[in-house]
Amino acid sequence: MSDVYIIGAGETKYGELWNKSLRNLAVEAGLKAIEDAGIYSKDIDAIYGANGLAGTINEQENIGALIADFSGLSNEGIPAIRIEASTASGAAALREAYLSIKSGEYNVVVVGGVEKMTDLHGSDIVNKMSSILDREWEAFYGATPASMAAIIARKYMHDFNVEKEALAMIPVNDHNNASKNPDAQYRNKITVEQALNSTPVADPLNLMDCSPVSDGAAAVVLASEDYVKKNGKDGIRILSSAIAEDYLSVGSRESIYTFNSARLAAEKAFMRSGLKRDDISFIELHDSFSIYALIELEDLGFVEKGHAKDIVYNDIKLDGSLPVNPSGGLKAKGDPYGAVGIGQAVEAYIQLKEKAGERQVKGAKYALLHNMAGTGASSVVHILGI
Ligand SMILES: CC(=O)SCCNC(=O)CCNC(=O)[C@H](O)C(C)(C)COP(=O)(O)OP(=O)(O)OC[C@H]1O[C@@H](n2cnc3c(N)ncnc32)[C@H](O)[C@@H]1OP(=O)(O)O
Repeated sequence: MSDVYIIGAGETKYGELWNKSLRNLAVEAGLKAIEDAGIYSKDIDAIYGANGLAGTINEQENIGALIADFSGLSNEGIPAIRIEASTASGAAALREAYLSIKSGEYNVVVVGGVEKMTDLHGSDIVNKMSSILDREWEAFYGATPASMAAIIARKYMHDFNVEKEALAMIPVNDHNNASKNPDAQYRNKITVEQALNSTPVADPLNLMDCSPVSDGAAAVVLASEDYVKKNGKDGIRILSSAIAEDYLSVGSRESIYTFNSARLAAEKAFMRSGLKRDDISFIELHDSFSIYALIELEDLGFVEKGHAKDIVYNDIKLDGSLPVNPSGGLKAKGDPYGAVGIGQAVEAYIQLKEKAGERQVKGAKYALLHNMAGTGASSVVHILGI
């Protein structure tokens, strides 16, 4: 089976982007990636477009056709398909594109993710965002993503004696890294005190524990080994791709602070890549809420359950032993649902090609990307390398 490479990447700035529509964002990121890869429309075998909420927020379905149309590719007969897997839509689409090349069906695939969330505000957007939960057993009773994360945080902090300060280290690190990322939504550095004293959202989580509502798009171009060799392309390799599911509703799970989906997907991804945790140069984590970063570090196998508090103060920094979210993460780079997983791949591409400037992880060789749906209902893990 062919190895699969990322040969081009591009993204929009993330944030509250009033002057850009869903289609503007998708096309901007897609064309940047195509230009970066140095390919032409005749080279493209398929397009995958990841999106979580356009049907509910923007009343726009058929995202694949929309992207192909507005990129000027629809009259070329190129298949263009939308992939929806909630907040993990991006990595799920990346995985489908990867498999389509692995299978031998395609040689070059453009895969992008887009979300336009700030068209709605207040309780309207919170209600739509809550569609990532189990609507019947969670959201109908008033649960929101933030309140579910808060319940998980309370139990975790109680059982493992974790102070709020340990949670605050996640946004402090994210904002610090995002200050070096021109595409990030929030580029201001914050202190631990600012994080701890920010507006309460769902106790014990404050504003700085929460990812924002974001617009944005990201895209990468994948190519087969054969195409890379024949065309002299320079890319990074996708060493493994894995996905796993857990119960959708948190109450059905064995433990509310264990993301089994992350654990299983990471196990598969490491087995397939032949790498060990120690080989990983940096991680992009799905830290939509600070508490999730701690839990994910444990369930992805980097530290024992209950011990993430031991590594969040220093190791996760850009120059630490396990840099986390050099991009700024969901907290500070932003959380445009369908774009997140692809945006993580864009960061890995930039880092592994040593083009990350001020936020470069020195000597980066291997990256682990974790994109998660809902409160851990599914996880997609990719390991990439040079
Ligand atoms: C698996 C998953 O991915 S689950 C993730 C699901 N995502 C979510 O649930 C999103 C969670 N976040 C939110 O709902 C919102 O960001 C909230 C509730 C925390 C804040 O929203 P609001 O109170 O409506 O904030 P509003 O948009 O009015 O902005 C008020 C100010 O706070 C800032 N702000 C809003 N959210 C954030 C944030 N997360 N971090 C930092 N600053 C923020 C705004 O920029 C604005 O600043 P300004 O006054 O200087 O212009």
